[in-house]
Amino acid sequence: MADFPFDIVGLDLDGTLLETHRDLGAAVNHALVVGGQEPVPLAGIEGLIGGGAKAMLRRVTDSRGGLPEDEFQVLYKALLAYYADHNSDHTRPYPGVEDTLGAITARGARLALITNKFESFARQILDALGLAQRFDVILGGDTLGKGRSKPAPDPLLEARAMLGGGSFVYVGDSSYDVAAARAAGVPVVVAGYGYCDRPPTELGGDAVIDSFAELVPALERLGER
Ligand SMILES: O=C(O)COP(=O)(O)O
Ligand SMILES: [Mg+2]
Repeated sequence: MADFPFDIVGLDLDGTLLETHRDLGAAVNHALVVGGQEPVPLAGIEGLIGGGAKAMLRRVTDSRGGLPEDEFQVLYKALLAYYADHNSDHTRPYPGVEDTLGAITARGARLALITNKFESFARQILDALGLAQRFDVILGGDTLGKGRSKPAPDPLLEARAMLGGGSFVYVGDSSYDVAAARAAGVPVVVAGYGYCDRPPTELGGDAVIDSFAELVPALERLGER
């Protein structure tokens, strides 16, 4: 077995491993309709993803003048209730995900899934897609508690510690991911095909991939630095 340059590969979920915007968009729009508001066009959904469902909804309501907190909470609860039942309707892995995850673990590295989604939703979706078993650790935005989700470095550092330490690289698609990796002091690969909130080359990662299938060669190049 050839040497792999990293002991642990940390992976973001939405926009990195999975195309989730249709189900997230449906959940946000369900909540907006419950609140008597206009839905967001599907094309506008992608740029809202990355900070978790609450941040997503907040960005929409704030852009429309904001809502009193109690009203916001009603919408947020409606979003969560809808998403609990519809988080895997149209959610799919990007091309190359299953083979690439298999190739990484075959070479002896371990996989940590680190998302800003609730851990329960991440597990539910990964189970539905038959991917949950691939990961040695799954951490959601709520796993470590308030203030300890990306862009904080905590989930990356915690995942590395849970796996006994070692060289760690992170892969994600948004500024939350790059900031978390920088704060954790680990290299980061940008999934340029994902829900990047800035042009991928401007996110400040160490490399950009245009397809998940490019990940292994990108990690090999990073490892040579
Ligand atoms: O649900 C979100 O907005 C973010 O999820 P991610 O951290 O997996 O990209
Ligand atoms: Mg993401």
